[in-house]
Formats: sequence, structure tokens, C-alpha cells
Amino acid sequence: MAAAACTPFTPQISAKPSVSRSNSRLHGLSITRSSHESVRAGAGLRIRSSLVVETEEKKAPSLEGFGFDVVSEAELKERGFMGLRKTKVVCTVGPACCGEEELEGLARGGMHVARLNMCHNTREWHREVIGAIKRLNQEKGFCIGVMIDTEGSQMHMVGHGSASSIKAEDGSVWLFTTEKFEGSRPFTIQVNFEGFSEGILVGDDIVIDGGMATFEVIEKVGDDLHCKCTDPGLLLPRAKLSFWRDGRLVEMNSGLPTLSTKDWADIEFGISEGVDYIAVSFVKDVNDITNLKSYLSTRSSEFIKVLAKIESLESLKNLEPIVKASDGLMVARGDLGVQIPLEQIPTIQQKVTYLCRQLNKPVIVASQLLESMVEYPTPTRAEVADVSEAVRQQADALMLSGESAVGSYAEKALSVLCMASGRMELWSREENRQNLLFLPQLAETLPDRIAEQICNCAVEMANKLGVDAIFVYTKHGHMASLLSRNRPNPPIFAFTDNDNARKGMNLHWGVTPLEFPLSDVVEDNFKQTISLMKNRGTVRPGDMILVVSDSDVSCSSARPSVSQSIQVRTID
Ligand SMILES: Nc1ncnc2c1ncn2[C@@H]1O[C@H](COP(=O)(O)OP(=O)(O)OP(=O)(O)O)[C@@H](O)[C@H]1O
Ligand SMILES: CC(=O)C(=O)O
Ligand SMILES: [K+]
Ligand SMILES: [Mg+2]
Repeated sequence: MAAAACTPFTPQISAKPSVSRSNSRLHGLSITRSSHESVRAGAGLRIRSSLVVETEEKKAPSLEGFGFDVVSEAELKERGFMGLRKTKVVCTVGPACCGEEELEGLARGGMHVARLNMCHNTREWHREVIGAIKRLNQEKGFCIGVMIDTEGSQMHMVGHGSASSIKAEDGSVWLFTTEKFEGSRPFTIQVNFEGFSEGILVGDDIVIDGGMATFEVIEKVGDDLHCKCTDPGLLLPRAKLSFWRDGRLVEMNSGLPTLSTKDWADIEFGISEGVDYIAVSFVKDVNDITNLKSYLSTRSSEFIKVLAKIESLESLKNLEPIVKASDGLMVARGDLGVQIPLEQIPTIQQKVTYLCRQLNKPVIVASQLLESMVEYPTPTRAEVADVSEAVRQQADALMLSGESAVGSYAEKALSVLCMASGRMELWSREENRQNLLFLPQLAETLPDRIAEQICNCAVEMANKLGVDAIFVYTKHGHMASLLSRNRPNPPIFAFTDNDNARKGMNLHWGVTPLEFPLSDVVEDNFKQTISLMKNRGTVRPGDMILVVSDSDVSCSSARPSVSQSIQVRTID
């Protein structure tokens, strides 16, 4: 094959039993024609190109402990390596999709992470949904990560006397108060947070849900505000409020912590239910993230990934330290649009997305991607363009909110996301449109710098050689993330024996995480994974694989240490 020409070798036929030194699951004989050049470059980098010829296995390798999720496996068999989708999908679970059947539909449709918004519903409901997802993983071979999303402290309406939306007419006068009342009081809106009117002046504007309706403050009586509707529109029961003066947001210091008592209880619940991700709403500064991460360590749950939601002006002011401290980000465009003029959101999205990639953190673009599909079975053209733009920016993941949580067409919305992202990924590759984002060196220690350079070089090689796939053997997923950061053309298969690491890789662009009992001998890992994958018809003769191995995998003291390596192998 064409690719083989790129990897010159002098075949040597050596018959040797391929019984793994540290892992006796591999049986049978394989003939290894191996190789060639061994180039030692720098501290421990070993580049080796080799061709492996394997005879039929005498006995099928055990599939026990080899986890290929059913969706990626089916996608790979159907569409080949280049047909695997790179962009990950998060679906918000709500009443419209919480049944086992609906959840399985979303799982089959390509959901990578299920998000539970702790703002809504009961603890028991959340427990049941998490249980159902875990059962799907265990019994049906999916690999879905579970995310909880904290409620946080935010100014919103508690009620306006109607269970559904009500219309605010032009010129109508309303009372905004924190006084609690039951039932309905005409033209009265109850606000959730006590000091909501502190520092507010007559003449300020109250904008509802980022522009659904606007009021002007005409009188202040104690803590209550009398306001006139200046831009008529709909008021939803939990609509969010923001104050504006001279075209600028009035920043409210609520004095409330980012994580309330309820949020901490929800986090405790998440720990006990074994969730994989905690998304922190309304992050203000880096301490919000570091505090939670320290707490997770004290609870021996440091493997839970902490995601910072960028949805306030404050989080934007402290962006870089927040990105550095967290395990990933969410561009939460819904609330961001309450605090920031809407026309600024596209540039903020691109800026955050690129910064996350530079700092090697996965980023989710969220909210209103296919909003019209909450009600209609087809998206607007503008929505498809929005999805495609996030994919073109190579965000790691896209998120469905109301479309899956309460919409009538959850699976359809998911398939639109998948199709639109697959299409844009293909086009970007064909047109070679991947923008070459400057990736600064992140690592500080020599071993880390080596790992980073190995991954940068590996992706350059993979693209230039046109390999079919990249295999990486990784304990914690770090090498997989560094490979993903370079956004390679071929898919990355990340083999790990750590279930937390596997779920944690679910949000990384282009990475298919697989469960595999790692050996400390790179060669054995490769042989066994190839053998298992051949057995399942997911690799074929002629496939060229670029193999990257992590230092902490190949650390056997019995053998000379090969810290990290890149090899190019062709399957016969
Ligand atoms: N568990 C749930 N139970 C009931 N309704 C839900 C649930 N989760 C989401 N929803 C509904 O789906 C809509 C979209 O959900 P989503 O969580 O994305 O947004 P949100 O509630 O507006 O706030 P945010 O995402 O900013 O926390 C919500 O307005 C809510 O009506
Ligand atoms: C997802 C979310 O919290 C938002 O868009 O506001
Ligand atoms: K939330
Ligand atoms: Mg939000």
C-alpha cells in the first residue's frame, strides 16, 4: 500500500511465541517481521518503524476486560477509521428522555456524556437516571460519562403567578419584590435573591432572559422596584434578570458563594453516585475550582473531572487561571447571553475554544445549538450553521439542553448534531481547513516536555504518512489528550486499564477510549490489542497504525526502560 512506501524496512522473519511476559491472555504464534531503524533521539525517544505479520490465532484471545463501546465499534465497522466522528456530544437528561428506552436511544445515537442539571427535579429522580445510565454501560456495552451541573447562585424569578409563560405588554407597570407570596398577584414578580435591588437606580433597565423583555425602573420603594415594560415579551417562570445602565451590565455583588449549601449537597450526592464530571455553574474565579478540586481529593475522588462553566462577566475576566485550574470548560451561552451583548458571544466562544485547546483542556459549546428542535422536528438553517461553526472551531464537544431534556425530538436533534458535525469534520479534512493554531509548550519538567513533543511529532507523522489510526497506551489519559490537542486526521484509540481515565477521555476530541488490561511491555500491548481488534473485525490487513506509548505504561524495571515511543506498524 502507498503508506508502506513511507516506512522503509528490511524484513527479518523471526518466529517467536507471542506470549505476553506480564499478561498471559495472548495465545498462539505470531511471526514478527520486524525491523529496521531504531533512532534514538534525545532523552529516551525511540522511533521504530515495523511491520507485523501475524498468523491466525490458535485460540481467540480473551475479550474479557477489552472494552470497545458498542457505538464506536459499530461506527468503525460501518464507516472505517476516517468515518469515526471526532466531535463529542453531551445530552442534558430531562423528563423527555429519562426512561431506559429513551436513554438507550440517545446512547445508540452517539451521546458520550449525559448531563444532569441539578437546578431541576428531585434527588431520587437524578439517582434513578444515573442508575439507568450505569446499567446501560455495564449491561449493553456503552461508555457514557455522567455529568452533574450545579445550580449555583443566580438572580431569577421565583414566580409571577403562572405555571407557564406570561406576556408583559408595552407600558405595563410591574412590581419586582422578594416578598414571598403564594398563588398569583397580578403584575407582581417574585425575585429569588434578597439584595437584588441594592445599588439599582431609577432609570436602570431590567433585561429578562437576555432580551425576552425589558423593563425600566421607575420607582424604588424600600427594596422593591416598580418597573415599566419598555420592550414587551414573554416572562418564563424561572426567567433570569440582569440590570443595565447606559448600555453596560450593572455587576451585582450578591455576596453568595459560587457553591451554595445545596450545591455542596449535590456534589456529595455526585461523589456517592460515582459521577465522572462536575460542571460548576457561574464560576467567578480560580478559587471556585481549586476549592472543589481540593475537596474532591479529601474525598478520594480527585478522578472526578471539574469543569468550569463560563457564563458570567466575572469568569471572563479571570479566564486564563480558571482554564488552567479546571479539567475542562463549558461555554454556557445561555446565561452568558444574559450578561453579555449577544453579538459578543461568537467571538467569546472562539476565544475560549482556542484558549482551551492551547492549554489542553476539553471545551464544550453549549446552549441553543438546535433550540427550535425543542418543538419542531427539523432545525433552522441558522442552527445548522451554528453547529458547523463550533465544529469548524474544533471544540471538543457540543451539548444539547432543552432539545434532549424536554424536547419532542431528542434523538432527531442528536442525529442532526452528529450529521452536521461529521460533515464539517470531513470537509475540514478534505479542504485541509484545520487552522494551524499556535500551540505553546505547556510542560515544564523534562519527562513532560518529552511526552508533549512525542505527541506533537506523532500527529505530524500520522497526518503526513496518512496512517489509519493512532493507538495510545495510557494510564491516565494524558498522552491521549496531548494527541487530541493536535487535532490529527486519523482517530485516536486510547487504551487504558483505568475506568475513570476512560470516562474522562469521553470529552476529548477524536479520542475513542477503550478498556484494556495494560502490560508494561509496549510490544505486548500492541500485539494483544491488534489481535483483539482483528478478532472483532475492527482492524484489517493493510491498516497502518501509529503507536504511541506512555511512560507510565512501559516502566517495567525488568526491561531496559523505554520511556515513551512512537512506532509505525502495518497490519498484514
Ligand atoms: N431534570 C430536569 N427536569 C425537568 N426539566 C429539566 C431538567 N433538566 C432540564 N430541564 C428543562 O430543560 C431546559 C433546558 O435545560 P438546561 O439545563 O440546559 O437549561 P437551564 O435550566 O435553562 O439552565 P442552566 O443550563 O443555565 O443551568 C430547562 O429550562 C428545563 O425546563
Ligand atoms: C448550559 C448553561 O448553563 C447555560 O448555557 O447557561
Ligand atoms: K445549572
Ligand atoms: Mg447556565
